[in-house]
Amino acid sequence: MTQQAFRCLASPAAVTAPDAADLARLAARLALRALHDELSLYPKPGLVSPRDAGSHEDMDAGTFLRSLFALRHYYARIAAAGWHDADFPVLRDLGIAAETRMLRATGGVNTHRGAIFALGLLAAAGASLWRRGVPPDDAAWRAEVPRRWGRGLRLAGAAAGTPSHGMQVAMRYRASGARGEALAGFPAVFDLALPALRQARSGGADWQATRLHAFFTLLAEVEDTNLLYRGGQAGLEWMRGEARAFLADGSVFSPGWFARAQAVHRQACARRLSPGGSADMLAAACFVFGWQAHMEAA
Ligand SMILES: CC(C)(COP(=O)(O)OP(=O)(O)OC[C@H]1O[C@@H](n2cnc3c(N)ncnc32)[C@H](O[C@H]2O[C@H](COP(=O)(O)OP(=O)(O)OP(=O)(O)O)[C@@H](O)[C@H]2O)[C@@H]1O)[C@@H](O)C(=O)NCCC(=O)NCCS
Ligand SMILES: Nc1ncnc2[nH]cnc12
Repeated sequence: MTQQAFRCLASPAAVTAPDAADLARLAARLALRALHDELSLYPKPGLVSPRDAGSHEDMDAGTFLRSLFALRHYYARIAAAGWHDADFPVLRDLGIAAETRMLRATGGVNTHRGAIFALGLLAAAGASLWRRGVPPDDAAWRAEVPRRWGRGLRLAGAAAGTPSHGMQVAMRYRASGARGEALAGFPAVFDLALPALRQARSGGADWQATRLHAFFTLLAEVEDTNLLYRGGQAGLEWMRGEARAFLADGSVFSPGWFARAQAVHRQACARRLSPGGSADMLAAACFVFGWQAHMEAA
């Protein structure tokens, strides 16, 4: 989208309900597409895809599709809240309600908690930028979540009741997990996955290879609390080592990449490892990538 179009959207006359509704619908469509881009990618080490259930016994691609369907209104709502400059408790309550709908749709299985959190915050931030006429480039977007909702995120801290897997891992390994990622302005999205998506795209890779390159780039670096919870530090380091070796061997730009990625997937399944946090970061990067491409084309 051109600077001129942004200035027009930023003018008081342009800040009308139909614009907010259009943006909310767009955010929801792009978020669901991004979640589908993540789910449909194969091979992803240890993760669920339409081909198999990876390291999981309690869910498959059908579970994820039901979860996706249950989240269809959530991303529109949280984008609209971001447009209207909602405070952190409003976003948090929308996220908690979405978690409840997800768990109802999946029979109690946690498919998308991390994605509800990360893509929800990014959708709210993108909508806020749009309303103010700020082009949604990486620098503006990554600054928006900590700037607007950082205090709420820091104060949200630990909830009462049984500590989540993320909290258990935070205590044991000092890993900052999903909340730390948001507070730092999503470095996994903006420093790792997005540059990798762009590199693969400009190198002529198709969409499957592009996502796979971005996913292994994430696996090589992200401190994924799901890997720590199931596999400890050794599990996290094993996954990072495999991903780094895959990238050093030429990633998707050298022949045989599919078989090499599939071999890592099979080994991750044998170890029962599942990098769910990295999967969420891939979906978040696909979401930003899709949004920016949409704005470029508009
Ligand atoms: C802030 C919350 C997201 C709470 O997070 P908390 O730190 O308490 O930890 P978890 O409840 O464990 O959830 C965090 C999920 O975030 C993903 N994640 C992990 N590492 C990272 C990372 N480095 N960066 C970003 N994101 C990360 C990950 O999500 C995926 O895993 C989920 C499955 O997890 P789990 O059930 O533990 O795994 P299983 O394999 O099923 O368990 P076992 O079989 O091993 O027993 C899956 O959903 C993926 O999405 C982490 O799990 C949050 O809960 C919160 O505050 N929510 C409020 C509402 C909200 O979202 N608001 C929106 C805007 S404010
Ligand atoms: N495809 C996937 N498989 C398992 N856990 C996940 N968490 C997010 N996406 C996932």
